[in-house]
Amino acid sequence: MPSSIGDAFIAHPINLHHKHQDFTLLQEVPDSYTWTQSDDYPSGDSVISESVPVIDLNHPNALQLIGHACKTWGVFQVINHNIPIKLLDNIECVSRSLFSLPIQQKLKAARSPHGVSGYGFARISSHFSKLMWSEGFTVLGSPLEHFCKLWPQDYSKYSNVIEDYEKEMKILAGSFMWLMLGSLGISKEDIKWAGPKGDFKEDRGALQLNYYPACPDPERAMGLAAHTDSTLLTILYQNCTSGLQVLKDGVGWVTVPPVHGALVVNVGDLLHMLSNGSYPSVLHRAMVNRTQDRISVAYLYGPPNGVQISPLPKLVGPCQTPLYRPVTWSEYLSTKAKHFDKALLYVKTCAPVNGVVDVSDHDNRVKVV
Ligand SMILES: C=C1C[C@]23C[C@@]1(O)CC[C@H]2[C@@]12CCC[C@@](C)(C(=O)O1)[C@H]2[C@@H]3C(=O)O
Ligand SMILES: O=C(O)CCC(=O)C(=O)O
Ligand SMILES: [Fe+2]
Repeated sequence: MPSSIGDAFIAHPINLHHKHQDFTLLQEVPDSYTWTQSDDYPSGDSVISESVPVIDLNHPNALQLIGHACKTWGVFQVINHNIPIKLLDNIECVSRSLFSLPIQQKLKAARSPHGVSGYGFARISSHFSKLMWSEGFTVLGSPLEHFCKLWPQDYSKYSNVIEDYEKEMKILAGSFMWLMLGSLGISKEDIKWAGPKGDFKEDRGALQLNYYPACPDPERAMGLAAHTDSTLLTILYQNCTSGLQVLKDGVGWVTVPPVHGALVVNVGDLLHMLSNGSYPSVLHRAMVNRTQDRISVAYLYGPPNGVQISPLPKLVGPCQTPLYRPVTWSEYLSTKAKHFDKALLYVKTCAPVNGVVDVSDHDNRVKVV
């Protein structure tokens, strides 16, 4: 089993037999990029009758508002988060500079099939028959190794922004952990791996820069297909072009409109497990736009290497069994790389009542066929 997230994909490399596109040359959507409703799951039109909560962190009831949003939506937007607007502008600028480089230059920093960092297709691409109308760049730790290849002369001004952004996001993500867990009645003593000061100092984050070029036929293209994040939580900055949609049970796809200076926070699969299923990890996707390109930056936040995530005892009733077995972040990423949207089922303690179960999958993991 992988011991760090850098090793998570060794057993499941992405091997896509597609060339990277220069989107600026495309006047129409090629067949390999044309999605029909059956290519995406679950399909459906978007609705505007409900909206994702926007929470002011300075509100006296911020804790309760966050708890309610996590339970009912698995996502919320925050304002007054203390991240300087200038830093958000800078990370958007770095992303724009990176994606506007010529394709040959970007490919010098290509992600290897079994690696995490670098330029390339979204990791989930291998689970779909159609390609996504987007480009991505993942940073795990320092971006220097890849940035030297992209900008041999002035890589440091770009990597400084990334490092500042990672530093700020790590602190903010630690605060969100306490707010999201605090709203479930969890305190610092309940989470041993939060460290002696309860500041989650050892925790890890990866940064995902996403670019969605303008698209000549947006109804038939998909920016980033529906997925949940394999994280504890994700903090997303989106620029002023809308595109992010979340699936709300019984409602449908709801657009998360860009709010100037706000950040989107969503529950990931690991927090769903930790909360014993109380907080749903929200299914989300990114749509594309005919006239405007779009940039988003996701900070994907998870526990330190080796820490096993399982439902918190306080959240499991006296007559209940925990819904999930313990799993490290890298084990879960590896399970997700193999089973994608079924990954949570594979870490469930009880198999679905009407599912066929085969316990012969590696290391007695439950297999649903
Ligand atoms: C830590 C990670 C989560 C992620 C896979 C990764 O190793 C780094 C990229 C992340 C990302 C960002 C875009 C959507 C996503 C599903 C993908 O393909 O790559 C997520 C992965 C995830 O949350 O599972
Ligand atoms: O671009 C977006 O709005 C969504 C990005 C996303 O879901 C991700 O990077 O995990
Ligand atoms: Fe995501």
